[in-house]
Amino acid sequence: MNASSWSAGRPLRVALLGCGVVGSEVARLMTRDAEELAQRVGAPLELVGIAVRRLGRERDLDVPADLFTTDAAGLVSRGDIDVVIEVIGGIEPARELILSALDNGASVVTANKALLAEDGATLFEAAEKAERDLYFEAAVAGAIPIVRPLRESLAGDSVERVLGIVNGTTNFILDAMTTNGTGFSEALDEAQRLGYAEADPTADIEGFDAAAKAAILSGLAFHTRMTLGDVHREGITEVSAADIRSASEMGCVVKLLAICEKRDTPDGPAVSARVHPAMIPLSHPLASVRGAYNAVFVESESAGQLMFYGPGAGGAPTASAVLGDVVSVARNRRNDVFGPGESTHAQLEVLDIGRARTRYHVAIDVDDRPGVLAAVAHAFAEFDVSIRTVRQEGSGLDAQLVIVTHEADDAALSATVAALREMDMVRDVSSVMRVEGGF
Ligand SMILES: NC(=O)C1=CN([C@@H]2O[C@H](COP(=O)(O)OP(=O)(O)OC[C@H]3O[C@@H](n4cnc5c(N)ncnc54)[C@H](O)[C@@H]3O)[C@@H](O)[C@H]2O)C=CC1
Ligand SMILES: N[C@@H](CC=O)C(=O)O
Ligand code: NA
Repeated sequence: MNASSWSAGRPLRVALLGCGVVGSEVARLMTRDAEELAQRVGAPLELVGIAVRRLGRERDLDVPADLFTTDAAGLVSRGDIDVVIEVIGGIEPARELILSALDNGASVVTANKALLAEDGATLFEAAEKAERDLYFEAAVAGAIPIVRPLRESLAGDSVERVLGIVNGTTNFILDAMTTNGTGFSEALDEAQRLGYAEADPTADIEGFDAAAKAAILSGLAFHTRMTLGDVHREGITEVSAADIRSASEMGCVVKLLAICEKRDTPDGPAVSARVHPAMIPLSHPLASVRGAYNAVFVESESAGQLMFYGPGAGGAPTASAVLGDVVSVARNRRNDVFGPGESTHAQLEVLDIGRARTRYHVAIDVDDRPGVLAAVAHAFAEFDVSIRTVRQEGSGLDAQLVIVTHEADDAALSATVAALREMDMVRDVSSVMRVEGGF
């Protein structure tokens, strides 16, 4: 190592909050790669404290035992910390700790999408007031560089659409169900064991995690503040083996998608964000995203189509994104500058799900007798939903009509399904799933 290249820089003091799946990898890599990171920053990064919930737990880390503390609030308010890394997760105490860190002059790196989607505005305002950085590459799609490209590389372009698989746990589960016929709970257990799932995996399987990421992506892409509440959310708990089979019969696969779009409306441009399971054709690049991998498509006016692909979850991949941010904010501290803040100048109207337009796959359990198909088709026509294909599965008491529509408004499709459920000859509308990706 050529020590002279950084010896002029004073060490930058780093505090780590949380030492779980991600935090322990961050601590391990910071320790192992200390000299290399010092070269890249131009000054050594000195890990001065690690806040944990419990002391005395066996940790396979080569760091001095006296770095560990249960006093996270005391650590961030010391006043001599340059960079705070928050990988505790959740809303509190993470929010208070980040605000205190900024207030005490530290820049912050966080992987906490739940907090950013709930109350990013407060954090960004605090960072701006403190003239410090708030970086969060790990918060969306793990290791994949997507926050920086949207925040910086595409800052001169106009993003029209962001479509992606942004949750590793649910992709892992759906992939296992599709390829090996693995049961839902078994696949979830494995995703938890591998460190992909959130502390409470409900956040993954009910789509909250992906919706938080969709809110962050929409904010970055459309320069409009979006929160979790602005994103329509459906998880994967209702996806059945029958849905997966039905998708396969159509040459499709089921994925949990995040779709953030800019739309022209009579009142001007508006945006919408939604997260839900969808069938996509096997020929679509997202269909081949396996396991806990993520992929994000970005469509922008001048650049055209861009695709970002890589590991979306797990300790080491997420630590890669965290450390990339640590190096960036540490360089900024050394040069006494700070990077981009929140960009919300466009403040576009946020459309609700009723105004989203896509295609639908609807499975209807019906009586197997003459006139049923005509009556069902009539219900679709009544709400201006055009049918693209229809097939009958089974017969007698097992008869099912499987209908795929052309593009329709979500509100019109919902009204159709409500009407179908009222019909005598319809025993159940057993599945409604959107079909995306140019089918
Ligand atoms: N695991 C993954 O693949 C990814 C995780 N993330 C995010 O990274 C963050 C951390 O995730 P994981 O490491 O997976 O979670 P984790 O549950 O493994 O680790 C969190 C750690 O924080 C500790 N903790 C909780 N409250 C604390 C407090 N008051 N003071 C000190 N420590 C406290 C817990 O004991 C735990 O060890 C979350 O925001 C998560 O959403 C982001 C991308 C990927
Ligand atoms: N639980 C998340 C972790 C990364 O954000 C996921 O499964 O993607
Ligand atoms: Na990322």
